[in-house]
Amino acid sequence: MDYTAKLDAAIGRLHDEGRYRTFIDIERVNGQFPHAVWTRPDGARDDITVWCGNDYLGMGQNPVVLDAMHEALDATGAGSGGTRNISGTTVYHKRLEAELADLHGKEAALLFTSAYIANDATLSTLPKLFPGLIIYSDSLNHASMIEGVRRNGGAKRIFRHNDVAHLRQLLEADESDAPKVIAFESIYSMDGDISPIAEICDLADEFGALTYLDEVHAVGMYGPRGAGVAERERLMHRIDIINGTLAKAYGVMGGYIAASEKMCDAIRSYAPGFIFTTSLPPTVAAGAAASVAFLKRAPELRSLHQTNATILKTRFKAMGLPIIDHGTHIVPVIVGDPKHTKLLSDMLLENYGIYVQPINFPTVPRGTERLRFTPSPVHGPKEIDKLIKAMDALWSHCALNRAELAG
Ligand SMILES: Cc1ncc(COP(=O)(O)O)c(C=O)c1O
Repeated sequence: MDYTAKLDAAIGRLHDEGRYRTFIDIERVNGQFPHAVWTRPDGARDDITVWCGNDYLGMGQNPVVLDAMHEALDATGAGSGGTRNISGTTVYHKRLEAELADLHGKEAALLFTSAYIANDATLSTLPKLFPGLIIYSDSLNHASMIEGVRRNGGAKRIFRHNDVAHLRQLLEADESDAPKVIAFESIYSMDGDISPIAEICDLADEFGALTYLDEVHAVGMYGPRGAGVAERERLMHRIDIINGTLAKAYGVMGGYIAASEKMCDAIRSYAPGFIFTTSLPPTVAAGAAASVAFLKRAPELRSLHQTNATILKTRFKAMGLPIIDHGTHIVPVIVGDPKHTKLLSDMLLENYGIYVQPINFPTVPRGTERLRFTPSPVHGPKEIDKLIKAMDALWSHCALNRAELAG
C-alpha cells in the first residue's frame, strides 16, 4: 500500500477544489493589538493590522488577564498535571467555574479544554443520561455540535436554519413523551445573524424539550454583564445548557457549559471528553477567570465594540460593497467566488498590511465566499480609514461589481 500517494491524492483534491488551507505566519505583539508582525514567505517581516481575529475585545493582551496569568504561573507552574478527576483540579479551575456559573445565573459550570470539546462531549453524552433522546439541531450549527450530535447514537432531526415553523413540524411528528433537546446557537459566526431564542424556548416549553444554546460568538460581548444574547434578551433562565468559549472575547483558551448542578454533575461523570483528558493549565484558568470578571463590569468596552462595527458597516455600505448586516459585530463582505476572495485577501496583506483571511466553501455555501471582518474596540479611525481606502482601490482593481447589499 502506497500511503504517501494516498496522502498526496487527498491533499491534491483540496487543491483542485480551491479548498487547501494555508497558514499566514503572524506574531501578535504584546500591547499592540490589533497590530501584529507578518513574516513573508521570503523571510521579510512587515507590520500588519489583523482584521479577522476572534479575540474580539483584545482581552488576550489585557494587563488584568496577563497579571493573573503571571501570578498563577509563578505560584503553580506550567501544566495542571492531570485530568480533572486525577490531580488536575485546582483552586483556579474551581474559581473559574464559579465565575461562569454566576455569569450565566446557573447553579454550576463545567470547564472543558475548548468550546469545541464542550459541545462535542456534552451533546454526544446526553443520550446516555436520557435514553431515547431526540436531538433537534439547527442546520447551520457549528461543526463541534454536528460532531456531538452525529456521534451520540440517539435520534436526530435537523431543522432549517432559524426556521421555527419547521422545528415545530419536526417536534409534532415525534412521540410526545420522548425526551428531547433543541440545540442551536445565539449568533451564527459566518453571517452574524441571531436565532429566535424566545420562540425556540416557547416551543421547548410546549413540547417538553431541553434547550442547548451555543453562545460562543456572544459571550463577553452581549448582555449587561457579557453573558451573551440570552442575557441581553432576558432569556437565560429559559436555557437549560449554555455553551461558551474562553478563547474568543475572553481572549484566553478553554470552553464550558453552564447549567444546573445535577446536569453538570451528570456530564462530568459520563462524558469521555471531560474525563479522559488533561485539564486546562491553572494559568489559563486564572487568566480566563480574570477576563470573565473584568468583562462583567465593562459595558463601555462592549458599547465601543458595537460602535466600531456600525461605523465599519456604514462605510462599507456607503461604498456600495455587498455586506451582510444583522446588527452584530461580524461584518462579512460577500465576494462570491474563491478566486477573487483569495486575490483580495492576498493583495490586502501584501500591499496594504491588512490581514483578513478568505472564507470559502464548505465553511460558507459556494457563491458566498467572503472576507469576514471582525472590528474590535481598538480598531480606531486610522485603521478603519486605511481599510476603507484599500478596499475601495482593490474592489475596482479586481473589477468586482458593487452589487446589491447581500442582506
Ligand atoms: C459556534 C462555535 N461553537 C464552538 C466553537 C469552538 O470554540 P473553541 O475555539 O473554544 O473550541 C466555535 C469556534 O469557532 C464556534 O464558532
